[in-house]
Amino acid sequence: MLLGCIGDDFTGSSDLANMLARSGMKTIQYCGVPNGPADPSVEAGVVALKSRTIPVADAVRQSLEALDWLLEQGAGQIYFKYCSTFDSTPEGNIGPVIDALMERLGAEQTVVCPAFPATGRTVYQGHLFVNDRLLNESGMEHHPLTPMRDADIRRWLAPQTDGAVGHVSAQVVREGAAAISDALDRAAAEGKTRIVVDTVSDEDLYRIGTAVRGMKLVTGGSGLGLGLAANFREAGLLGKNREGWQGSSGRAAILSGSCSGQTRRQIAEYSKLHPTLRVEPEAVLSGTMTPQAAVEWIGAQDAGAAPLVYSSADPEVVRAAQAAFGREEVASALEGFFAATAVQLVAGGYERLVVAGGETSGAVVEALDCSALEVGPQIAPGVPGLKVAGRPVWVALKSGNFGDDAFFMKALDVLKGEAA
Ligand SMILES: Nc1ncnc2c1ncn2[C@@H]1O[C@H](COP(=O)(O)OP(=O)(O)O)[C@@H](O)[C@H]1O
Ligand SMILES: O=C(O)[C@@H](O)C(=O)COP(=O)(O)O
Repeated sequence: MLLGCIGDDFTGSSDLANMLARSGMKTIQYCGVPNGPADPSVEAGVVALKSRTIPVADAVRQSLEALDWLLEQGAGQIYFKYCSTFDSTPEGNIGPVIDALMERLGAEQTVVCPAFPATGRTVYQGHLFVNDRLLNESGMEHHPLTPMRDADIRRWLAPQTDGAVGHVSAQVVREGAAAISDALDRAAAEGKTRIVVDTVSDEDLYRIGTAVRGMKLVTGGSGLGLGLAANFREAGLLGKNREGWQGSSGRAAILSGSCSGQTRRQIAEYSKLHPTLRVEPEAVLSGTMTPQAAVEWIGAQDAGAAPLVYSSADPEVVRAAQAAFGREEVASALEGFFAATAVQLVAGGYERLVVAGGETSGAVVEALDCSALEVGPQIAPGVPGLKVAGRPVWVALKSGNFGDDAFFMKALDVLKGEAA
C-alpha cells in the first residue's frame, strides 16, 4: 500500500476512492478498520469511518485505529479525507483528528486542502466557495448536523486544533511547487503547522501535490488525491493491470436522508416519473412508519421500478422536527430507519441500492456489514458505482451536494453496468 486514507464518512470515502482509482491507483474502500491484512495488490486503501459527527474522543480513537492499520499495511503517506465543504463544528472533528494523527505520526506540519474544483469547491484567500457563493451562503449554513456559518477556513479550524493555523495564498500556489514548499517552510519557521492552502483549479492540486510529496500526513477533500496519485505515477510505482468491474440489473431502490438543496432537486426530478414515498420523522419516531412498512411499499410498486423512499426536507421543516424531538434523536431515528430498510431489502434479494446522504450512507453500509467496496465507474464527479466485496450487492453513496438533477437515473444505469 502506497497511500493510506482515512475518510470521515462513507460518501466522502467513496469520493476519494473514485478520484484515486480514476487517477490510476488500485483502490479499495474498507468499511471501518479491517480485521485482517489488505490484499497486497492494493495501492491506495481508504478506511471509511462514520466519524464526522460523533463525539470527538470517539472520532480520534477510531481514526488512530485506522492509522495504525494503514501503517501496518506499509502505507508511506497518510491522507485524512473530510468534506469539501469542511463539515465540522467549532468542537471538531476535523481539528482534533488532525492533531491526533500528526502526533502519532510525528508529523511537524500538514496541509488543509478541502478544495474540489470539479464540483465547484475552491479556496481563495483562505475562504471556501461553493461555485460563486461563499460556503456560509451556499445552503451549507442550513446543514442539519454541521451548519457551516463561516467561510474562512482558517477561522473555522482554529478553535478545533491545538496547532497554529497558517495560509498559503493562491498567488504563491500559481507560482508552482517550489514556491509552495518555500511558503510551507516559512510558515513552519513561524510555528504554523496546519496550513490552509488556496486552490482554485486542478492545476493547483497538481502543484500542491508535488509540494507535499514527502509529507507524512496530508488532509483535505478528494481533490488533492489528483496530485498525490500523480506523484506515485511519476515515480513509476503504479501497476498496470486492472480487473474489470461488472454491474447488475437486479432489483433496485433508492433511499435518501440527505436534506441538501441538490438532493431535494434530484428527488423532485425523479418523482416526476417514478414511485416515491416521503417519510416523516414524527412517523418514524412514533413507530407508525417502520422499515417493514417501507419495504412492503417498495415491493408493491411495479416490477422494474426503482422506488425512492426519502425523509429529505426543506430547512424549515428540518428545524421544526429538530426543535420538537432533538437534533440527534431525529438524525439517529432516521438513520436507523434507512439502515434497517436497506438490510431488509438486501435480505429480500434487492441488488442495487442508491443512498443519498453521507451520514445516511454510513448508517446503511455499516448495517449491511460490508467489509470492503470495490470501486467501479464514475456516476458523477465525486460518486462512483461500488460493489460490495464478495456479495451480489451494488451501491452508490451520494454526497448530499453531488450529482446533477438526473443523478438517480444515472446511478441506477451505472450500477447496471451501463455508461453514465
Ligand atoms: N426530515 C428531516 N428532519 C431532520 N433531520 C433529517 C431529516 N431527514 C434527514 N435528516 C437527518 O439529516 C442528516 C443528513 O445528513 P447526511 O445523511 O450526511 O446528508 P448530507 O450528505 O446531505 O449531509 C442525517 O442525519 C439525517 O438522518
Ligand atoms: O468532499 C465532499 O464534498 C464529499 O466527498 C463528502 O465528504 C460528502 O459529505 P456529505 O455531503 O455529508 O455526503
